[in-house]
Amino acid sequence: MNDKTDLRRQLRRRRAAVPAWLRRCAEQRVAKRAVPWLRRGWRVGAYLALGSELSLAPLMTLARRRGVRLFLPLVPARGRRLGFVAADAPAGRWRRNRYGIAEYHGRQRLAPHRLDAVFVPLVGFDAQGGRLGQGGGYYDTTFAFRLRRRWKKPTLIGVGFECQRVAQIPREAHDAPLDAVLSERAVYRPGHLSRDSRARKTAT
Ligand SMILES: Nc1nc2c(c(=O)[nH]1)N(C=O)[C@@H](CNc1ccc(C(=O)N[C@@H](CCC(=O)O)C(=O)O)cc1)CN2
Ligand SMILES: Nc1ncnc2c1ncn2[C@@H]1O[C@H](COP(=O)(O)OP(=O)(O)OP(=O)(O)O)[C@@H](O)[C@H]1O
Repeated sequence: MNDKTDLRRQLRRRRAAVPAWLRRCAEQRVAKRAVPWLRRGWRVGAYLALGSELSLAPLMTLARRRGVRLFLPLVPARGRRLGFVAADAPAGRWRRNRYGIAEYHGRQRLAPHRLDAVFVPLVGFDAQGGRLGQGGGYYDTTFAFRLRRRWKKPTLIGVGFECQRVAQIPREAHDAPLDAVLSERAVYRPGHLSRDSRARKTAT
């Protein structure tokens, strides 16, 4: 636990130090790398970036263009199970949650197991699908059913900067492993890690 707290602090510091040009570049590259999961008619979970998190704004724009239905998380009043609400349904209201993240309170809610894919924010990751989050346990709790069932949906895709990667995130039994992680440098696919050739292109 203490391991995780120290690591979290260190990785947050690294993430906060990512310069603006690299942020913009990473956001664009991550959007391009997300294309295999941005399929017409798919229900896809995203998030609104908090602080120095990698922004999904370009990814969300691309997703809408491709006919994806986007959903945003809602922090529950009690417990740790996130709700998901359609981001583009009309007549909702924007409110800030207790962490200062804008939330869309719309009518069209969806149970987490009905999503096809979810882009997950992170503080740290490893190439084996290990994830370190903010420490609230929300994503682990919400997608805990994935540990118990054969059913592999939704696909959980971590999103972060390359500087968030470490050799090994300390594993705990409740951690919901990621199916893929996208960074500005590569697509990590635990089991069959594939670095694409574009990874070596210089940043623009
Ligand atoms: N953008 C975003 N949305 C998200 C999450 C997230 O990590 N990022 N969550 C993932 O679970 C849920 C909200 N959970 C959270 C849990 C803890 C903290 C938190 O402790 N924040 C610190 C400051 C973090 C920082 O400076 O980077 C704090 O409030 O002191 C934030 C969100 C759902 N929505
Ligand atoms: N499936 C679960 N059911 C109940 N509690 C859980 C579950 N998963 C995690 N927790 C609790 O949540 C707390 C934080 O867990 P952890 O440090 O793994 O969070 P995290 O993945 O970093 O955070 P987040 O998902 O919010 O970004 C721990 O106290 C843990 O016991």
